[in-house]
Amino acid sequence: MALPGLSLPGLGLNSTPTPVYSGPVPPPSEQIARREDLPPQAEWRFEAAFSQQYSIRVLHGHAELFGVELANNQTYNLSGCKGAVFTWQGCQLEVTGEAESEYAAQETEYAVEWLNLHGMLETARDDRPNDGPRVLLVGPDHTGKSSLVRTLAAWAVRNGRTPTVVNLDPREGLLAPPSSLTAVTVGSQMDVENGFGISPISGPTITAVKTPLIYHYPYASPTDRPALYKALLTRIALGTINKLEEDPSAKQSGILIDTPGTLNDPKTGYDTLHHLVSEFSITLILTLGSERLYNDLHRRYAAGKTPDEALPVLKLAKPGGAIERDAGYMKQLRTRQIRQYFFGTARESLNPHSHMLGFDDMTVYRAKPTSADTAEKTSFGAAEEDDYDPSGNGSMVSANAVFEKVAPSVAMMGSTIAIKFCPANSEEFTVRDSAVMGYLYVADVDEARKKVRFLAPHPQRWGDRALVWGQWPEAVADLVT
Ligand SMILES: Nc1ncnc2c1ncn2[C@@H]1O[C@H](COP(=O)(O)OP(=O)(O)OP(=O)(O)O)[C@@H](O)[C@H]1O
Repeated sequence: MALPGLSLPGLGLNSTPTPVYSGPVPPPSEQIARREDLPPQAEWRFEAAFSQQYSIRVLHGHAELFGVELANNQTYNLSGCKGAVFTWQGCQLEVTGEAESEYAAQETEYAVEWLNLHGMLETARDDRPNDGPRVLLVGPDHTGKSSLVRTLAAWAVRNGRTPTVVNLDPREGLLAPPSSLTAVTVGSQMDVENGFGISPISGPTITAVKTPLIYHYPYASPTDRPALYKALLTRIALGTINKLEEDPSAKQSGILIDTPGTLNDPKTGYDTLHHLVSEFSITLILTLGSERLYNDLHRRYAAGKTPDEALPVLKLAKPGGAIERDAGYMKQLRTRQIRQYFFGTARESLNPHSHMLGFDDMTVYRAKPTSADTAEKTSFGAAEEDDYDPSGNGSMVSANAVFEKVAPSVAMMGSTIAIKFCPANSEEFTVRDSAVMGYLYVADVDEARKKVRFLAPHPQRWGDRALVWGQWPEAVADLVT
């Protein structure tokens, strides 16, 4: 099967399939299945741990999880998930397993607000078929931005649309490991258990998903390397908008952009936010959970402007169920995402391949750490800003280079490595700006024999490409057992 994002020329001959490891299996629950009756417009909120089995089945009525309708009598495994099964007309659920927290909630006004928003976007799609809505979601962490994007995308797909979802939060990957900035046109309904899917080769359905456009931002926060982040925003905006030009239905369906909470900070985030609005030619801004952000953006983009000039800014409340995810949970989530990118899930396993390469057969660029660079930390982007070159023509030689060529070493073990769509010995700005072909996992480094064993989702070799070893996400030690 062709591998979107990794369909590379040049066959690797010493590639061997690696045994599938699908992660720790939650112990079977001794708890008896119980029934929960939900009245109309109520939701079953739950926080299920990674180590516990937790499943939900709809026995009667209709229910959905982040906009995706749950099939009746099908058991959905929701271990390691925090969310809410919502019902418009009422339903009966069968819940099995233990959750850290679970309850029926009836304060769900947010759902009506979201549905109205969906109706508004549908009207905009019908009114301007050649220019679908380009929606930017901003707000502090844990205010429901990703949930809203997922829900709006799912509802749009239910209406036969093909929205393009853009994830600009490097802490959470979309069809790729964390550190990815992804744009993907969603052509089929999402998966209840895995949302948009787990990797480009696995879709929510058997039908292949459309090829995502992936860029690599190898740091946790946009404020770590604002200039690099902005350069990548320019690339992903250009790439997405160009792609939509070739696909009228996707263009009409529009773009939904999820952003990290750090952009909500006036000192360190607004500059990037304005850059984002301009690069994507945003037509609607949605703020979640922050009055201040709403007022700041409304003042800048809407207040006192003529209807033609104004960019509408809407304020949405944070859903009552949206909760903070602590550092430990987020780390487990990242580990699971990385594992699933290579090995798939219990339902849909992937068969990664092992590639042994000599040190001389690869060119590795290391993203430099930022912590020592106090100037950059204290003034947003000041130290780097001069290097920002959206044209990408390389006319500026970087004094504050983000990447440096390094020799492979044991320090790489357990890291994910981005394969860039550029030749191994490219200029730094080319390495920076190139999209990602796919990711590798460093399974082993033998410094004595000068060999690295990579795990890749595909048997083909990637040829003469630059490999980027990021500062983010952290290494995962036990992916291969
Ligand atoms: N109505 C709800 N009921 C229960 N849980 C919810 C609800 N809405 C969202 N959540 C959960 O709350 C958590 C935070 O929500 P979400 O990820 O959508 O916020 P976010 O603003 O995108 O956060 P971040 O910026 O940190 O990515 C998630 O685990 C999500 O599944």
